[in-house]
Amino acid sequence: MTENVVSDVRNVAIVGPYLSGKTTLLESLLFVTGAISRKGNVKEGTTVGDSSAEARDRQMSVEISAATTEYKNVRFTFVDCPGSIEFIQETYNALKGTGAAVVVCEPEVSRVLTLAPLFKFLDDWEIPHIVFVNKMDRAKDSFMDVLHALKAVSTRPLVPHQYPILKGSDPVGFIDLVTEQAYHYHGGSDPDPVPIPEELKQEEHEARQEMLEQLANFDDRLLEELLEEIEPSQDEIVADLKMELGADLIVPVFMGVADSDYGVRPLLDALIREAPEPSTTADRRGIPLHSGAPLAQVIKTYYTPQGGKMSLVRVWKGEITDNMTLNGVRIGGMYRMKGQQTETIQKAVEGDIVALSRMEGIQTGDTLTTGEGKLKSELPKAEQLPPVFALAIAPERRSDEVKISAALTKILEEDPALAWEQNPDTHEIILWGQGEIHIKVTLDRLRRKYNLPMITQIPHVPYKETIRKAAPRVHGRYKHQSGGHGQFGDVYLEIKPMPRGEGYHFNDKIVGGVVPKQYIPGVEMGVREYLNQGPLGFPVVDIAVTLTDGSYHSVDSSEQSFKQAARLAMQEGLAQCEPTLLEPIASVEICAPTDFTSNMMQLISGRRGQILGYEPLENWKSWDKVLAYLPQAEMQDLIVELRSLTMGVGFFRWKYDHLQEVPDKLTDRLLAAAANGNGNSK
Ligand SMILES: Nc1nc2c(ncn2[C@@H]2O[C@H](COP(=O)(O)OP(=O)(O)OP(=O)(O)O)[C@@H](O)[C@H]2O)c(=O)[nH]1
Repeated sequence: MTENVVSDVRNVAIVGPYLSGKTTLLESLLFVTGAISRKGNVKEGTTVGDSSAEARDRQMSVEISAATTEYKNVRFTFVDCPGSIEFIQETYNALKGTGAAVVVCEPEVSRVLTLAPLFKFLDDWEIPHIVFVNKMDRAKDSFMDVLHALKAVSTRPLVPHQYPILKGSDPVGFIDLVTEQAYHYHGGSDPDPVPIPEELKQEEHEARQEMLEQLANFDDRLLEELLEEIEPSQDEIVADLKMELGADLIVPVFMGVADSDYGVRPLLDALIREAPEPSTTADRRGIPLHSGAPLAQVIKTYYTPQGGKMSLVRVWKGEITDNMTLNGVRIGGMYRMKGQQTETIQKAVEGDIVALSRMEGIQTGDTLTTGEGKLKSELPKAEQLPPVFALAIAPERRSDEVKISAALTKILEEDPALAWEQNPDTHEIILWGQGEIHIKVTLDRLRRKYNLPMITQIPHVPYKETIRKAAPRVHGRYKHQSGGHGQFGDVYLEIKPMPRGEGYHFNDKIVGGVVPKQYIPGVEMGVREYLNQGPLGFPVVDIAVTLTDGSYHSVDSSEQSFKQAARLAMQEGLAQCEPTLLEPIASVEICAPTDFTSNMMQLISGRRGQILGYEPLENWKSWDKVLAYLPQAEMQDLIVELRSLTMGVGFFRWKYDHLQEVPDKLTDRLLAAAANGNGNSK
């Protein structure tokens, strides 16, 4: 690559719903710009994006991949992002580092809703974006219908930039609404200029008016010209497009067929002409460009199959050279990426996205600068999504147990949307993520990269138990004679239920030393140990135990024998106290477009939930959130059903709230399920 002829830099995220054609568009962009000589294919697993084994197995992107190319003296780095909602954290992290995004979508009105979460993120973070309506060769709906459907899910106005020319239902070209020049597509070269077809003149005029009126909303001069029916100059229109896109005021809409390279060159030209320069983006993010040390931010961390660490960074300010020390870590090497291929470079400039190797201790989202000191203020990071799906994992080979923690730490560095914990009640290792495929991809990585095949199971629900009735005086006597001196402990306990959330209380009401002070800790220990696993098999909570009476033997008594006596008393006592099962209840907020609110209610009632109310979701256009209490036992596949009911866009947030008695009629079923591991091995 000839670095010195580059006059400008652009970095662009390619985002959009699942399977809309992002990886195919990247392949086409690399092909038409000459970065690759032959196009790969998603089905054959030969594309530059989706190069990991996990992505190829599934023919879907599971992490971002960056590729740098040059076109008309501009260096572009494209970041192909996953479309699946289960990998959306990757996309959000990448978007924080890119100057603009191309949103790839399909020309199908019924699927437009799947763009809502992405548009929301782009609008919240004010990231300039262009829509590319792909797969025009398979359009189910007209371009204008798709455009109007898109408007309903975007808070920013959508502005048509092109108008399609069809032959039957086949896209053969487009009309550029700025220049009013029509073109016929050519897969292998620039489109051919042709006259505007007579029958499209009226439609083209209307689409153009729509574009101009939207632009005029942010430009008084253009508004005046339109009112006075003065034809605005093309330069003026382009300047408006550039300014309004750069400030994320409008969303221009393009179209094409990525598979056939149709519409790809015009898209590149528009990115050069209209997408903001790196300095404009930095300026809008409040990064002072003309003073201070270089600044970069990590948008992704990878571990290569050989175990080397790579940090993909966006350079925000100044130049980064390969001999620098950033945040106290010396750069191990600097590279431009093309999928998994790397090209060593010595220098990266403002706007570049490059990989740095061996940046130990540096995490995704970190802001990097020269020198040893920590930065006063970090660049903002994308919010970490709360995990919504979990499996309990264990190594297939017991000898691998010691390796799990180190491997999971690395995997979490690569994928911050995961989390893991060792559950203190069930002792299981729980792997948390954004859905079933997300967890399965992680398990594949553990097996492939770390040679750690795992077995999985649905996590146990951390049930507890309590009592409904008191037992005022239960007796426990432990007397044992073996050889030398014997063992003797004798206690009377009062056992009482406590209100929910009180936990466990132990009281000592011994008078006159009938149980000597030094043995009382033994009694408490016996009670506590017993409560770890009550008559139903779970920890006992919300219970008060009082030591009221007892007796001792001057030779045979010991702390140990009082512990045994207390256990015996508890065993006998709890059986009389009507033990009952408690289940954890989560407070949940389930969010989805209002069209699905009644589905959300049914989902909750069908899972023994208690609906607390519903209200509009703050800052979301036409979305509701339903508030509810839901038993944790019913939440395992909640996200799976919620997504299937809401075209994949519904999400929920939850937190543990309280314990609640399980209805009698369900206890047997839950106890049987719990004994079975709450479900089946997966
Ligand atoms: N007919 C047609 N098919 C296309 C076009 N672009 C992509 N495809 C096909 O659509 C499917 C999905 O394409 P991808 O490029 O993998 O989609 P993606 O958006 O990268 O997928 P994810 O990243 O997993 O969300 C593949 O079978 C492509 O061959 C197009 O313009 N026309």
